[in-house]
Amino acid sequence: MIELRELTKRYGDQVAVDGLSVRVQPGVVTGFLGPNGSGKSTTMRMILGLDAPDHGEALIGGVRYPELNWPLKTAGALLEAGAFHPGRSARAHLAALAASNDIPASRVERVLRIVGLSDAATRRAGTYSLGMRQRLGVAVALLGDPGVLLLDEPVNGLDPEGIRWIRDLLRGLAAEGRTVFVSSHLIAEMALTPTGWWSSGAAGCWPRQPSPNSPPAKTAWRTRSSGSPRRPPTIAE
Ligand SMILES: Nc1ncnc2c1ncn2[C@@H]1O[C@H](COP(=O)(O)OP(=O)(O)OP(=O)(O)O)[C@@H](O)[C@H]1O
Repeated sequence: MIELRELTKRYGDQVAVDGLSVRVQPGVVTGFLGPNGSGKSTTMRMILGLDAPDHGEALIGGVRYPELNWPLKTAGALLEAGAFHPGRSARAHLAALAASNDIPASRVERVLRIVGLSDAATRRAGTYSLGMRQRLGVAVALLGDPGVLLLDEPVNGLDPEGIRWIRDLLRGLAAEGRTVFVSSHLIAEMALTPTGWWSSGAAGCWPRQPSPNSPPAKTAWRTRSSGSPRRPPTIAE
């Protein structure tokens, strides 16, 4: 489970994330919806210890990410496609990560198969299309077989078949009991991918039992100071 408590981030005078509190439960795909610039990536980065909150905290299984013993085995993340050495093949990139994170080498071939890159595994990542780089990013996230997955805009760059693939993959990972937290600025995508829905409350947000017939409800979470012209992100599960 991911737990955010009063998570707040300011850049100068600008409040990017404002008192965000939520529990992201395992077993369902939880969508994090909001327009560009509403604080989704900042929230993800704070969960992963890449940005320090000005107030509040983000916990993964009760522990802050920087304090995890083997982070890749606990929480896998896709933040930005293309963050790979362009001269290195997908297989070499994954093998290096596996070796430095106490992950069995057998996981490399396994995740290459899962993301559909086995046939392109020896090609340099710099020659990959955006969709292929996105798949390699997903492979990195899955490498440690983590119980928690965070994916920032995972459908970016994917073609229609790729989008169907990632929807099925995320649902499958959640069905295995993992916590799957996915951001998007696309309302339609969030309506199709998440496996359940959230009920809302002023002081907290708790998932009801997922119902396949229920429409996704969106619960507003403040991630900006009042007066901002932009809408805050919403959470749909
Ligand atoms: N390092 C930074 N320095 C200054 N401002 C920042 C920084 N990172 C983010 N911001 C600002 O914080 C706000 C939230 O940005 P963020 O990238 O988290 O939004 P987002 O919802 O992920 O947007 P997008 O959908 O475009 O990725 C934006 O106004 C952005 O300009």
